[in-house]
Amino acid sequence: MSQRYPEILLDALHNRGTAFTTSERAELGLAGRLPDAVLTLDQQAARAYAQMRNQPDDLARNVYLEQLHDRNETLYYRLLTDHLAELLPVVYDPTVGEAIKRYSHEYRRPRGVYLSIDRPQDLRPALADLGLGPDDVDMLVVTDAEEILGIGDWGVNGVQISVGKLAVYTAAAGLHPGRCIPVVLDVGTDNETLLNDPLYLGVRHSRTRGKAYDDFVASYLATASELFPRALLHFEDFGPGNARRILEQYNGRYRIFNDDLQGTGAITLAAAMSALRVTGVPFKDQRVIVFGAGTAGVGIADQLVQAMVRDGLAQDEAVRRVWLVDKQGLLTDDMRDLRDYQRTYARPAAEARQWQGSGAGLLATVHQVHPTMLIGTSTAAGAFTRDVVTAMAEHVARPIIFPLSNPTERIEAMPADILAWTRGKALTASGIPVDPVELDGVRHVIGQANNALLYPGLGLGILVSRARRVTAGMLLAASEAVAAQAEVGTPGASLLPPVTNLRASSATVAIAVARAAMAEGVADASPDDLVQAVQDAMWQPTYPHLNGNGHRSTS
Ligand SMILES: NC(=O)C1=CN([C@@H]2O[C@H](COP(=O)(O)OP(=O)(O)OC[C@H]3O[C@@H](n4cnc5c(N)ncnc54)[C@H](O)[C@@H]3O)[C@@H](O)[C@H]2O)C=CC1
Ligand SMILES: CC(=O)C(=O)O
Ligand SMILES: [Mg+2]
Repeated sequence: MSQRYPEILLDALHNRGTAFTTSERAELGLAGRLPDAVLTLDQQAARAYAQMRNQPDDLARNVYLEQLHDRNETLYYRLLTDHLAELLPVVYDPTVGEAIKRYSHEYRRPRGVYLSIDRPQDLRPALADLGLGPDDVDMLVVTDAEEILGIGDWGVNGVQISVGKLAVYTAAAGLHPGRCIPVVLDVGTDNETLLNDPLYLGVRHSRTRGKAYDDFVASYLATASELFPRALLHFEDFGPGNARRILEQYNGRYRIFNDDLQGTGAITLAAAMSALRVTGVPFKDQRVIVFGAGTAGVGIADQLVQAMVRDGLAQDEAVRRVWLVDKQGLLTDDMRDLRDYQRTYARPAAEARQWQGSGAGLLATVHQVHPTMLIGTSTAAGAFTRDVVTAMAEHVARPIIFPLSNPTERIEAMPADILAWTRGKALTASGIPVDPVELDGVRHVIGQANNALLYPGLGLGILVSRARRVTAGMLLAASEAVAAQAEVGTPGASLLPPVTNLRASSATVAIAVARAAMAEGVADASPDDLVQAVQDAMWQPTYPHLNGNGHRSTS
């Protein structure tokens, strides 16, 4: 123990600061190291909340909360769980985008594991020397930061997306913070601003690609799953070329989950299920335009196609009900620059030629297709213009419009505008949190179609069932469980459950996911009382009794 500053006060997982009791202080050698008063967790939380509120803006609040995170995790999570709807946008989307841009400048201390492509020999010791055994880890969130939210390549700064995603796992689904590891694969960056910034903290060269990159990812997967065989390997914000390729290559071998592809697909399917309960039009009769055919967009298209197939369509009939529009316009089969995963959905070139030539834009496609659903995963702010939205509303009574791009500066249209342009007819949900919209006497509550409303419960379900794989059936169970919690009976009702209720919602999702894992034979645990098992697995931000050595008697 350092005599100048006792170790326990530096150990955020165990530190209680002014809440250490007089006898604990004596036992731990803290006499004289803390002011005299002994506060309760409630009192500490009230003080920290007031300090947080006094910060001038959300970025400063984020920095304040991260410092608290580094000082006292119990108090940090107490604040987050008590004020989930208020603080999720501060520690996560959209403010986390700003925090990532500023990371190298606001840096205070390390959090997580930084794996440098220039030192592949360090990968194993970096994970092995954490002092965690094979049964001690439930979750690793890893990013290579090539496509952070919709703000692009942020190199090592992207570690904060792994930190933010894990904060949501703990706050929203009770994953134990000591059993979760944020990781960044620092493979370089193509962001010139970072490369020219003297304070940039990452590997200072362009992004490594090809075999060296692939070997690094393979080494990460093999090492992480060997050292922590129970952990879910969550992938976040990889670039479109790598995200799907890695998932497809390793899905059968490791317990791996791509949040942008699978999580976003599943939460959007949940929002769509709720919307169809309002319109009464089944999936097999939908016509879907996905604007922005990258990781998230095609992940969503895949989920919607599967829903149409479950509704009775053949696979190719379902695929023909989806139109992908990207930078080139409508994706058609004569285009040479399509990615593999886009090619499945490419329309016959002849179809678009009849309209206005290859690469018809979004508006032209809307005019021709008369879509029932329009999904935005493009990062193109404002792309759902009044013309686009009103053109869609001309042909369908209740257009379903989901502008899902994050953060706020990237959203395709604000829900308030979509509702105003369609005179309240649109059924909408957005990736960012937005306030309810009052229109013609109806209060429209906007559901947050962000994977954060689904992946925490999915992760908890995987943990409780010890599922070896993440299957399509488990993702579907998660979507259905989320959708079932939205009460869409009244005009203007949200298509998704509220963030205020996210902890309960995550528990419900976890039960559904665990049941699906058991039914599919991929679960290594089958608790008799699943409801209780899920409750027991959820960590609570409290100070448990300490044993004589200053350690928690329960964890
Ligand atoms: N709401 C949610 O839960 C989620 C939202 N997203 C958001 O979706 C957006 C895309 O994310 P990813 O799919 O991971 O990125 P990505 O880079 O894989 O895909 C983006 C796609 O949009 C296309 N695009 C870019 N500019 C365009 C334009 N002006 N017009 C048409 N297409 C354009 C790109 O060519 C690319 O195909 C981001 O803003 C991200 O925050 C992503 C995951 C989850
Ligand atoms: C929400 C999320 O995962 C994204 O925007 O990338
Ligand atoms: Mg993401």
